[in-house]
Amino acid sequence: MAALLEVKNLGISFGGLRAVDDFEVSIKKGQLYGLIGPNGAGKTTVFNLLTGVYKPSEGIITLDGVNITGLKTIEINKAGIARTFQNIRLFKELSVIDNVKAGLHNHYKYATIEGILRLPNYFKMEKAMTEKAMELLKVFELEKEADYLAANLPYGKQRKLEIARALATEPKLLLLDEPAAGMNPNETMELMDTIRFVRDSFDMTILLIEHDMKLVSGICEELTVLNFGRILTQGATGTVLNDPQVITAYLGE
Ligand SMILES: Nc1ncnc2c1ncn2[C@@H]1O[C@H](COP(=O)(O)OP(=O)(O)OP(=O)(O)O)[C@@H](O)[C@H]1O
Repeated sequence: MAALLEVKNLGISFGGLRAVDDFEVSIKKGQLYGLIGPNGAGKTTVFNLLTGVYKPSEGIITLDGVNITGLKTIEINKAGIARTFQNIRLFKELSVIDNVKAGLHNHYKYATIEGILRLPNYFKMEKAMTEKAMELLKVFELEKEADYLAANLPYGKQRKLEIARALATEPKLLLLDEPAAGMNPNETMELMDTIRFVRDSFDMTILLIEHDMKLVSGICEELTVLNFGRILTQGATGTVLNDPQVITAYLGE
């Protein structure tokens, strides 16, 4: 089966620094894939390249057979990649449900003039979006908090809401940047269940960056290890985590 995400020879420099060099990965549909490596190895830069925040100096990114290299972030999102951030980036002053509805705007369209004049199509779309957003909130057990301000949710729930908003854009590939950052062990365990659940019930393909090795070994099927911007090794999780090179790279932090 062709890979959902196929990356070849991806690279970028910042001034003299080669932040990512000759990066490649092949991720199959439905896979739970991990990108790991010591601090500053280039993991977030890979996400920024995949999502069009940075334009690659070289390389090709193919999503579901479509070359998305060099497209803008919004175009890449429409092509099917959504992400969450290392430091949660919600619309904190909006309600929980409005955060999810913001994600839905990719697929529900009414003309601005219909919105201004409150024409029937506007109400129809708004109703459909509210229903869809509530469905997603139920999946993440956030429906009771639909009208809360996002800023007032506890940390673990903010993470869930960020994932719900990303899923609202109906991606083919979901990128999670350190989803367990700042979580206590119980929240991390719950997050692992949530990620597995998202993969299974949305038939989602997930690429995640994570430092928490319990999470990585618990849910990732394959891994790529980055070190100083280059691939140190990649393959099945068990094999990679027992690779002496990987252990040395982490101990050398
Ligand atoms: N916009 C930028 N301008 C200059 N240097 C950058 C930029 N973005 C990242 N870098 C550098 O690229 C390197 C890789 O950074 P990156 O944030 O991708 O690492 P990381 O593996 O995600 O690290 P961490 O685990 O600490 O989040 C670092 O040396 C960083 O300082």
